[in-house]
Amino acid sequence: MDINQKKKAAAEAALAYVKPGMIVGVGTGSTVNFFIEALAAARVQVDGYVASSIATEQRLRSQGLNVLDLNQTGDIPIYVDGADEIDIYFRMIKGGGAALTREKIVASAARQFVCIVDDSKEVNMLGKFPLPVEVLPFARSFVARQLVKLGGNPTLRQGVSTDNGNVILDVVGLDFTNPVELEREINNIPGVLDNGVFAKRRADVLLVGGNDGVQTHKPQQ
Ligand SMILES: O=C[C@H](O)[C@H](O)[C@H](O)COP(=O)(O)O
Repeated sequence: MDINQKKKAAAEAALAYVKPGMIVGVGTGSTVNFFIEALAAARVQVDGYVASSIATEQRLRSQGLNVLDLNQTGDIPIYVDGADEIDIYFRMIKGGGAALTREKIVASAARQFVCIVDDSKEVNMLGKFPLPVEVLPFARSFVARQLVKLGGNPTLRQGVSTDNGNVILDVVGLDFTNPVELEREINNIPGVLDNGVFAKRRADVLLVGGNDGVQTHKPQQ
């Protein structure tokens, strides 16, 4: 199985969590794009979808799927999204597609987070994937210096402006021994909107596409 077949298999397995009458949060990225295709084909009679990015909103609309404003919904029963890395506690690094802030908002508004990945995304320890940090352009240089003080080595993602009009710093070299603390510490830097550590809001269910099909996992406590 190639990587896209694995992503597609995981994405299609997430359909089992989508029930009629639900509002469904939809993440961003190549794995989620397979999920959107599956949603369009299945036509489950949901109440609507909340998108975590402009790209996802456009893709849902192009399939004729009903997109709702997050401000017009209460708690969302389910959120389906991919990840750049996920560990055994279902803590993640996200934001490879620069959508991390809205993703974290929709994920946090959701009662259940179903993470869909191919098996290359599973890691013992987070931190190999450069951590995306969304930063107000005004504060870019200041924030970069604070990230260096935390032990990181930030690089500006060239040519990228987020859906919120901000820049992304991709950071390597950080210590992920305590991801909850790292997530909090980076978000305490003035000028940081959010960062791609999802440790406070972890996934609840993990669907992994691999050579033997899709495995469903629950997090280790
Ligand atoms: O900003 C993007 C998101 O966090 C994506 O969910 C993440 O990068 C995984 O994307 P993909 O499914 O394309 O590997």
